Amino acid sequence: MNQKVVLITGCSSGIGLALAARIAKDEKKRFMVYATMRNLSKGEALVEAAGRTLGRTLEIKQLDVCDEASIKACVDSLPERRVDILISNAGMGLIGPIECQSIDEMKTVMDTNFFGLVRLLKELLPDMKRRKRGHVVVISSVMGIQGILFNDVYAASKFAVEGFCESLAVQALRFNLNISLIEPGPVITEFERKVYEEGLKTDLSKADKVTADMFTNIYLKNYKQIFETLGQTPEDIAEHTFKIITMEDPPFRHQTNTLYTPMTTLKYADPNGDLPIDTFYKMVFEHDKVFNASLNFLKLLRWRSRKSFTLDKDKSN
Ligand SMILES: NC(=O)C1=CN([C@@H]2O[C@H](COP(=O)(O)OP(=O)(O)OC[C@H]3O[C@@H](n4cnc5c(N)ncnc54)[C@H](OP(=O)(O)O)[C@@H]3O)[C@@H](O)[C@H]2O)C=CC1
Ligand SMILES: CC1=C(/C=C/C(C)=C/C=C/C(C)=C/C=O)C(C)(C)CCC1
Repeated sequence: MNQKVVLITGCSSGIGLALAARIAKDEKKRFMVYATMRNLSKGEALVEAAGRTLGRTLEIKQLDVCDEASIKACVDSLPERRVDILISNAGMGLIGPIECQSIDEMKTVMDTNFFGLVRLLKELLPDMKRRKRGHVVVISSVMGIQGILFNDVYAASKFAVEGFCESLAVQALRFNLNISLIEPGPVITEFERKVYEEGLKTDLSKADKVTADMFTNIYLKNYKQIFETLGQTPEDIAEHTFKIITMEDPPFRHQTNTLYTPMTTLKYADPNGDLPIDTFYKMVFEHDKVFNASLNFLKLLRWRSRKSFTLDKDKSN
């Protein structure tokens, strides 16, 4: 059987975990998945999600995207070092005023989210070019095209990823290789919990009162609600990504959340760049009541659609 080899990073939780399980469970068994994580002792949840695919269409391997030697060792351990589809998913968030973040903290975000991808491609791209076969899929974010308040460094890391891939995509075409950026909006994973908890612990003493107040009473206060109303599940993102890897001619960019599209569209609608910035400003500072009412309305719609889904399921049982 001519199975495609898929290597995924960051599979201990969230999107990586859901993706690995989804691809390994392909009914037609078209893929052999190497699900990697930096710390193998965190593999229990993936073992459970993988079920009977473990040892068949899914294998777990160690890989730390910040460690070149661990990337090389992992790739060297694969049959013929072959990877047909690389899914670069490992990543981390960081929120808060930059005055309260150390340069080291910021470097860790860039090192993981941006240089992690660069390291993987330095190891895998030469082989893919030689074989003239390969698909590089990167879990970017809507923040790869549009910055969001208090996500300065995280958005910068995803912009870096997008600029890097956009530049590389032209060269890739010459070798028959594809690159695809998956751009989710908020997704309910460990990422959301970790970022929020770290955000709550931020030492705001280095920030002025207006900034500290904006972070605590606007950003953190609305954070949970944004994820509850707009948030997708990791399984949603896995399904979108699965479609992309099975396409004959995959797109370069793919946004997963239609509820978020109106915001990113503003970016493309105004070459001056003021439209999205003014809109975010008005939404946060001038129309906060409308903003909150819209979120509550979305929450109600979601609750109703979940309820009718449960009722439909009950009826069919
Ligand atoms: N959740 C969201 O709202 C969104 C997330 N994304 C992106 O999705 C991707 C996955 O995040 P998500 O599933 O949400 O979050 P999770 O925190 O659940 O997963 C992140 C994964 O990355 C791993 N990781 C972190 N650093 C490294 C490293 N140095 N080497 C290898 N693995 C590492 C983590 O491992 P460990 O358990 O060891 O820390 C974990 O497995 C990220 O790139 C993120 O930026 C994009 C849009 C929205
Ligand atoms: C909380 C909050 C906002 C939005 C936050 C969003 C949309 C976060 C998205 C996070 C993502 C996509 C992370 C991963 O890539 C607004 C609208 C600025 C208003 C102020 C409060």
